[in-house]
Amino acid sequence: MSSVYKALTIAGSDSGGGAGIQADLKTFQELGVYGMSALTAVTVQNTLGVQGVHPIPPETVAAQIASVGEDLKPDALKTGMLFSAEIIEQVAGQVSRFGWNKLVVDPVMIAKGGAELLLEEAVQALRSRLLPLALVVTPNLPEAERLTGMTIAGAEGKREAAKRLHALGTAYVVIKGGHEEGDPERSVDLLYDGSGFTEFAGTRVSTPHTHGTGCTFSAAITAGLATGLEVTEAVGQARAFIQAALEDSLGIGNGHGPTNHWAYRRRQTDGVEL
Ligand SMILES: Nc1ncnc2c1ncn2[C@@H]1O[C@H](COP(=O)(O)OP(=O)(O)O)[C@@H](O)[C@H]1O
Ligand SMILES: Cc1ncc(COP(=O)(O)OP(=O)(O)O)c(N)n1
Repeated sequence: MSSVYKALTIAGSDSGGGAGIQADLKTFQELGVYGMSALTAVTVQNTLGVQGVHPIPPETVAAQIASVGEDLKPDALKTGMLFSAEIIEQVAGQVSRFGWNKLVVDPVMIAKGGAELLLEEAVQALRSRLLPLALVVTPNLPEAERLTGMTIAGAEGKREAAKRLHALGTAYVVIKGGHEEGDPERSVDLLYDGSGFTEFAGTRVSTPHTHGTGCTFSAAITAGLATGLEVTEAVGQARAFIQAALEDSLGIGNGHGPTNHWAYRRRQTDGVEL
């Protein structure tokens, strides 16, 4: 029998299914990885926005991670919405305890509609407790600004922010380009490995259906790492995955709909170049 690859997501639930745990598990599945989860919060959410946020007790978050770690042993893991410093503390404790080194941190802070998914006072815990344990961190532009305390302007600004994030202890930094207003044609994600930069560019898709892009992208990187890809390969695969998911979006809901998690595998099956 071939190897079974396993990945764990530590994140919040999105009842609408486009972001959070639901997006992560769908992405793992599509990339051939068995998915496991530790829930940090229940959000009441659809394509129109977030109507409620209900955090899980920090000890319950830790217990879920410990339960998975003691038995199923993930090959890679990611974090998404963590909500509070207390939850971050528990997550960091469990990651250290198990010695997991293929950790992807998606520093989720604010949902598209403006809902707070990370408390203001928890940003420092993310910087000091979790980023030093991460192999990869994947901030969007506002998150990178918040984590570095700098205003990011243009390509040079992205490079400087990536260097500052790397200095916090994360081996690979990916600054995502979805929020970049300067380039109407392309969305460019910048990878920094401590010595050099690699750009991953995709055609910018004009669509309102962008809900959960960050979750899906970081879950695809995690799945790639779980199957043994190097970080650069995993980011390249994730870029192709999110491009397909945006281009073939489902068009459901009355607001910002989800991306299409089937699109990448369907393109592979159809022999479309990715
Ligand atoms: N309109 C778009 N067209 C093409 N790629 C996009 C678009 N919006 C986001 N992406 C890609 O989706 C991923 C998530 O980016 P971003 O939207 O910046 O993150 P977040 O969802 O965390 O705000 C990145 O790979 C980014 O390049
Ligand atoms: C439960 C939950 N987790 C994370 C997010 C944010 O997801 P993201 O991929 O950044 O997408 P948008 O919210 O920006 O559409 C979320 N909304 N809910």
